[in-house]
Amino acid sequence: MTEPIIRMSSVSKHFGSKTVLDRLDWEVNAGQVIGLLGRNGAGKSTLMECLLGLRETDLGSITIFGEETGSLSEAARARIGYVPQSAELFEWMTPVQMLDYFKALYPRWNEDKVRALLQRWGFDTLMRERAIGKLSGGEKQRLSIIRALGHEPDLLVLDEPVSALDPVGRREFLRELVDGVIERGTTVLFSTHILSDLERVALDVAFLKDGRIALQGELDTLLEGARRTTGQPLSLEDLFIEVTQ
Ligand SMILES: Nc1ncnc2c1ncn2[C@@H]1O[C@H](COP(=O)(O)OP(=O)(O)OP(=O)(O)O)[C@@H](O)[C@H]1O
Repeated sequence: MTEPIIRMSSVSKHFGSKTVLDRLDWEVNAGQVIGLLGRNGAGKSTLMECLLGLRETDLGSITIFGEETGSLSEAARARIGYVPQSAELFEWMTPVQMLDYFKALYPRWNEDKVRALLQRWGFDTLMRERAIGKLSGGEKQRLSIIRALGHEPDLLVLDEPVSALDPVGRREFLRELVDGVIERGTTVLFSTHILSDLERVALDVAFLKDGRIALQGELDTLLEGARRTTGQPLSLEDLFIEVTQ
């Protein structure tokens, strides 16, 4: 069997007396595209930050590409793309300057793809030369996604990547995810509260509840299983309420 891309074993994380991750075990295999779901405050961002070594865990072990997350090699880091919930971009730079900066950091940078995405996602000449601090929330989020896609990561971690995007932007992002990313065999983990988007891409979903992965599986299979149990067709929203309440 091939090694999972992500392996989390008995991972715990507390903030003061609050337990956010509670001996969580999780494996994600190469090429899986997983929507991470959970109520507000369930710990999705915390899980992603711990996974990427941006936050220390209290207990447990985490590996990405078989390497301990706390001591990832440069080569492994270069294979990971991350879009945080609030884009921490270089506000004083222009989009072009920021992308040039990241281009220099990564051995694998697809300039053609970056240019095509800038074009497609509305970054005209004026916007490319405006300070990032002056872009709207949705424009910053688009730029953050372009930056993460630019170096063609093998693992893409996206924390609510579409929360600031309008419906057209969300659809374009999903199209890019399906056409450009999933086809390359990229492993994708993304959190979202917009269930209709997940239903459109029809991939795996994982529910985080009480600090653990309470349920995971292929979306259609989970819905079919729920239908058989209840005798009623269920939507993802119904399943979400059932699993996370
Ligand atoms: N730095 C911190 N200090 C103290 N508590 C924190 C900190 N960061 C997060 N928390 C708490 O940990 C819990 C999990 O937060 P987290 O942001 O991971 O949840 P989430 O599932 O991403 O939520 P949402 O869907 O609202 O974005 C919350 O109760 C939050 O208040």
